[in-house]
Amino acid sequence: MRAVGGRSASRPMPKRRKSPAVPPGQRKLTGVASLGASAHVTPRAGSRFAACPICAKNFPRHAVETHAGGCLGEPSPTPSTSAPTQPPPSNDPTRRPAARLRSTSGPVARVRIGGPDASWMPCAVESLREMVPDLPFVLVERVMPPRDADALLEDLRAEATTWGQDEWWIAGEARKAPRLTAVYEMRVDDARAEALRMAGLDDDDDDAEDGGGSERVPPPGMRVAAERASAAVTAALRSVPSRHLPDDVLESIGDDSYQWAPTYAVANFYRDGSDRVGPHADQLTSLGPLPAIAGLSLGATRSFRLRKRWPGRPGEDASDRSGDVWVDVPLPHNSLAVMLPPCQELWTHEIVREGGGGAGGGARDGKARVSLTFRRRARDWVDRAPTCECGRRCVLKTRRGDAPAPAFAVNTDNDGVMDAEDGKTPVMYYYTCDPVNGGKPCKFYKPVKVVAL
Ligand SMILES: O=C(O)CCC(=O)C(=O)O
Ligand SMILES: [Fe+2]
Repeated sequence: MRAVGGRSASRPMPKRRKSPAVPPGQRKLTGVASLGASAHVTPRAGSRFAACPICAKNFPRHAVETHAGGCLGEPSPTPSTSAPTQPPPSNDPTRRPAARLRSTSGPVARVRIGGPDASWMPCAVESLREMVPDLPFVLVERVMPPRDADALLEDLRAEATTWGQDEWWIAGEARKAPRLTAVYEMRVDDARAEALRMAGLDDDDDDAEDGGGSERVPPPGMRVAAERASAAVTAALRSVPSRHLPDDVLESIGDDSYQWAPTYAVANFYRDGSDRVGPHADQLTSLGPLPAIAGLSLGATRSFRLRKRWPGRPGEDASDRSGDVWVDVPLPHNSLAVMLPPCQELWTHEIVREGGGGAGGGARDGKARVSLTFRRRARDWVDRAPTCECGRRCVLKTRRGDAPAPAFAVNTDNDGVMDAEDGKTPVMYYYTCDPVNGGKPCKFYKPVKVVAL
């Protein structure tokens, strides 16, 4: 990762070149060869028609989603000895996504490109990165042996009765999180874990972070889950462009023996469909920049929504929503949602409230869901966090690097100014005071660096 600016490197921001490619209100899907080079899935503002992402024909906007769902539901042609009633399979690339969608047996995601007036387009989960080429996300289904996943759900549901409800300071008020949370330490070996569990103790060699409180000793099934997460993340990281990899991964990923391994897990218990987590990017205090995070889902299927954090440019017309990208992915029981770098920097994620839209829904084990988000502590970043004015450990966050500093930040210039290379987004890392369960934060603000991602 290359730092390209920072507090001491304030320079005037060059005027951004306007991209001439697509008329306002339309979004060209570059890299989506299967849709054809000129396929636009969002109609011009005011246009009554939109193209189906599957067959590429135009339909009235209100009908395109229903139609695309029908394209999706077409049965796959079965081999037959009688004369074919269907035309032979086409080599036309615009037909390829339909084939992928028809052949999928897994969950169906949906994508919306453009503002709220744009249509949601159904998409097989395995084809998401064709629809949204820069999506830093992978879903792995049936990640654990089924019985192990079921047993782990049982164990964690029993433990979840003792998990805490964190309190955050939001918009000037203390608010209880609408879910229960705990942190599990993954570095303890099985023997020590067993001894601690027998004694009813938590691990005291802890950093008490991210969910607050002390770190718990994982039940045995969590070890299997962590191994599966390790394998999935290691494989997925090999597909990430090197400029999006953190320094430690970049140095070692060339070795065949490289293994990403989680050091802790943040567990969430969603008691029913109204429990949720709103749009956020995870704090980076313990993870450092450009982390991978792998979330195992157990129990009810819930909808995971990814949104581009900064679809427009600072100072540009806020009503132009053509750059909005929303992706809803149903997370079934025993699936692993891998957020790859730079997901925390450039996207938000959330668990959508049931009844609040979203792809998927459906219930298993009532509406209760447990997630285990496996993470890797970056030691050098853990040690770097400064203390704020009220004496607490600061948290590391990101913001758009070419936008003004946050309103609460005092005594600062617009220190995010930098040269943004074409097609990249400047991202500022900064420390601030944002305690969990700690009451009102102070106004501490300390920029760390700006990078172009
Ligand atoms: O429950 C999930 O899958 C997501 C949880 C999450 O975003 C978090 O713990 O930061
Ligand atoms: Fe999160």
